[in-house]
This record gives sequence, C-alpha cells and structure tokens, in this order.
Amino acid sequence: MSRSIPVVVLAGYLGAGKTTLLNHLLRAADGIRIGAVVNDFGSVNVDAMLVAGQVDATIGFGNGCLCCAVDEGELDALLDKLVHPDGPVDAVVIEASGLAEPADLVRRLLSSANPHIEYGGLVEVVDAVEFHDTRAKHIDLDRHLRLADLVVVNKTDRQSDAAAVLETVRGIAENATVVATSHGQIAPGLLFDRPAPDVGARQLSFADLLDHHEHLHDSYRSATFVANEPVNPRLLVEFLRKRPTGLYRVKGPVDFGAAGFGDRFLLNCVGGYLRFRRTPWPVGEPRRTQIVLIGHDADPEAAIEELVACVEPAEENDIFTALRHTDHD
Ligand SMILES: Nc1nc2c(ncn2[C@@H]2O[C@H](COP(=O)(O)OP(=O)(O)OP(=O)(O)O)[C@@H](O)[C@H]2O)c(=O)[nH]1
Repeated sequence: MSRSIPVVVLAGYLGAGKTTLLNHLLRAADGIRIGAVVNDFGSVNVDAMLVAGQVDATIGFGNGCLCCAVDEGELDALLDKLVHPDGPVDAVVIEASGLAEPADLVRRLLSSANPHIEYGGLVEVVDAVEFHDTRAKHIDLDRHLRLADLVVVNKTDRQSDAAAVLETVRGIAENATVVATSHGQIAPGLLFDRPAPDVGARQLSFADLLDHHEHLHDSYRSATFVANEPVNPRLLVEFLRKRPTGLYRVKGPVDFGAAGFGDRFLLNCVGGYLRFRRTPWPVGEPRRTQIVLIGHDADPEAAIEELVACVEPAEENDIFTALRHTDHD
C-alpha cells in the first residue's frame, strides 16, 4: 500500500518558539523520521540530529522566507525530494518564517500535485508572554489563530497568568485544539501517525471497539474504532463536523459498503480539514472501518460511542455527504 506522508505547517510570529518546537519534535519523535523544511538552518540542531540518527532529510532556503522563495511548482519539487513511497521520511514539518502568511503556505500544500502528501495540519505557535503585545501590534494574529488547526500556547513557564492567555486564545480560535506548553514540548503523537493496532481477523467484541490508549506523559490520548459492518457516510461526516475541538486528528480506512460502491475511503481529518481518498480495497486488506482518534483534552471513549451509532444502513443519498469531501486516486 502506498504511504501517505503528513506535511505539517508550523507558523507563528517572530520568536514564538517555532524552532524550539521543531527541535523538540526531532528529538522526541521516537522512531518517526521527520523531514524538516526550514528557512534558517543556523537555528535547527542539525548536527545533533544527525548524530542521533534522527534527521533524514533537511532542506534550507537561501533567502530566508519559504513563502517568498517557492511558488507552487517549486514547493512540489522540494517535497518530491522528501516525499515518495520509499522515501526517507515518515513526516514533514515546514517551518514558515515568522512573517509568512500561513494561509498561502497551506493553500500551496493543498494544491500540490504530489500524490503521497497528506495534509498534516496548520500549527500556530503563540508566545504566552508577548501575546497581548503581539496582538496589539499584528492585527492578523486573530485571523491566524482562527485559521490554525492546532494552537500551541508556548512559554507558559514565563507567564504567571497563562490561564487567562489560554482562555483568550480559546475564545478566538474556537475550532482549534489549544495546547499549553513550555519549550514547545508537545507530544509528537498529536501530529504524526502511530501504527494502528493489529486487531487480526477474529470477531470483534464491544471491548475491542472501546480499545483505547492513554498517553498520560504525552498529554494526548488516542483510541481506535473498528467496525466490521458498513458505516453510514452522512452520520460519519456529521460526527466529524461536530466533534469536540480537542479531538485533533481522526483517520483511517472507512467501509461505506454498497453505498460507497464497495470502495475503500481513506479518511484524513485534521482540525478543520476533512478529506477522504477513494481507492479500491487492496487485495488482502479486510473490508472494515478502522479509525484512529487522537486528541488533547478530549474524551475518545465518548467519541467511540458516537461512532458506534454511525454503524447504520445508508439511505440512497447519504453517500453524497462524503463524496463532497472525497478525492479519487
Ligand atoms: N522561557 C522559555 N523560553 C523559550 C520557550 N520556547 C522558546 N524559548 C526561547 O525563545 C527564543 C525564541 O525561540 P525560537 O524557537 O527561536 O522562536 P522562533 O519562533 O523559531 O523564532 P523566529 O525563527 O525568529 O521566528 C529562544 O531563545 C528560545 O530558547 C519557552 O517555552 N520558555
């Protein structure tokens, strides 16, 4: 099966902590090979990463601004070096320069012709200490927060009233997952895939459906929903649209049965982004839905109960709700 490589865009105003967060991800990725696309080589700890065998591909830009440096074609060429089925990386992080417009970068990424790329979310890093000043100086900050799929409120170690900053950010970025950190220490599992558990070919019990994992030290939780009966496309899309904001990523193969023309619909839902990729079921892959839910401050168990309620026969037009969000291979 061809791999899809998540590409995460890391944005935030000058000095918010983007490079610190990237370095943390490179250190803590635990076997996930990250390709880092940066605009300032000097500040990324490339030597240390090479020593630890953690960096497999890094590409820098001469003029310091990714957004200005590449048009759509050039971004594609750049990602082609990093992203192909047998390529050297499992995930890519593009660090936008402090002044870049994140919407441009996301748009360029989404229109990429590279078939192996998967949108991995827009992460906006915010300096908790400078938040009010930055907001006063940059009228675009609120808009950037609203665009973000994940907001990282960083430098909470230096902000005595971090709770107030968090509340303000949550009020602005209503649909984003908001995480408080110091030194950018978010759980890599919030951004990048972990392999789905192998549930084998046996009959699944309700306990299997509720199979979930807590990563207490990582401050994120994941759960896996498995269904052997077809899922109703309308109910699934409604669930995804209304899910709690903390449920950051939802992904995996979905079986809509005859309503889905017997095809496999690969779901990739990150923050406000929702897309299915429709392909025939690969030979040997069991036709069943296997969705992984990854969240921060969210209750995956409650979400799984809602997903159980989506296992329903589809009405004639229900598939159109999913097709509106579907790409063909
Ligand atoms: N106290 C504290 N310092 C931090 C934290 N995160 C980052 N820093 C420091 O803040 C400064 C800026 O961090 P960077 O990671 O370089 O920020 P950036 O967003 O990449 O900056 P630009 O590339 O200039 O836009 C550095 O000196 C970091 O060591 C944090 O959570 N707490």
